[in-house]
Amino acid sequence: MQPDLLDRVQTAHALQQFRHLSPLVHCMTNDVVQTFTANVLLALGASPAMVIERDEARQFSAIADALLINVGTLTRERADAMQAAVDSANAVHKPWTLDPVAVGALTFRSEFCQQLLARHPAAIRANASEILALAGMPAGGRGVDTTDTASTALPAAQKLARQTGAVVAVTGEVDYITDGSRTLMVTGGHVLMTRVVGTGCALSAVVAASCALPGDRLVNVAAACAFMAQAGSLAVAQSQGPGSFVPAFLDALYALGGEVRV
Ligand SMILES: Nc1ncnc2c1ncn2[C@@H]1O[C@H](COP(=O)(O)OP(=O)(O)O)[C@@H](O)[C@H]1O
Ligand SMILES: Cc1ncsc1CCOP(=O)(O)O
Ligand SMILES: [Mg+2]
Repeated sequence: MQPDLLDRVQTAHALQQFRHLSPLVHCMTNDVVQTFTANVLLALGASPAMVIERDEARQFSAIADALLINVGTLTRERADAMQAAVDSANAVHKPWTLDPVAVGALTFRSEFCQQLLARHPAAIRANASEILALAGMPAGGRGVDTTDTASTALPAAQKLARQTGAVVAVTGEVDYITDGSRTLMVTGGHVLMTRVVGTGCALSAVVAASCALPGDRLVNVAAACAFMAQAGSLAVAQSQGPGSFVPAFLDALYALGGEVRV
């Protein structure tokens, strides 16, 4: 079946809810993207907190509205802390999201991500090569980057969604968001977004936050993808390259929806 395009009314409604509820997001993410991730969440009106020590992570994931697990710079110690945080979030029914950075090529993170899949993620957000690898299908990938297209990985995303119960977002030139039976599509963005580190990781944090919103999780996760794509398109028009893209992107996220805010 052809994926449906997420419509503007749904995106605008999700943005309003996002800003109104301002989800508190517990981010356990990689060393490369900490500040950018926090700034993206703040620009959209959410509240990030990076809590990584195991006992604190266990405590905080039960308090926060949503949890992000990103394995970009995984260590054994971090894996233990992440597992404790996931179990604690699950115990109080708080949603958690997986970003399986560079899964497939590297054994430790691949085994860890496979273990996590059994722990009921609310959402999974990744590029095409990562989704293919996570689903156990032949995958490319070059470090943290994809060598596959999102449309190629859509069947893998649908399989993963059915297997885990998560909403799965596979991103790229077009983003596909699926719960295994329904699939939405988000267009927009720009290839320059792949020339700035952390756009995918930050999107996963926004997806995590969107899982704390009421309503249809498939639509809310697709809306998170749409926020990033819309802001990406606007920022590219205002910038000359990767360096000027980052501040323009944060400004565009902040201004999304056309409201004048302070
Ligand atoms: N070729 C492209 N054209 C437009 N947007 C893109 C393109 N590639 C990636 N994006 C956007 O960049 C963001 C990061 O996605 P992606 O590059 O797939 O993740 P990752 O950084 O984890 O590999 C998403 O918002 C996605 O829609
Ligand atoms: C470069 C790098 N190395 C380990 S994690 C990371 C960041 C990846 O960010 P993204 O997946 O958003 O491109
Ligand atoms: Mg990534």
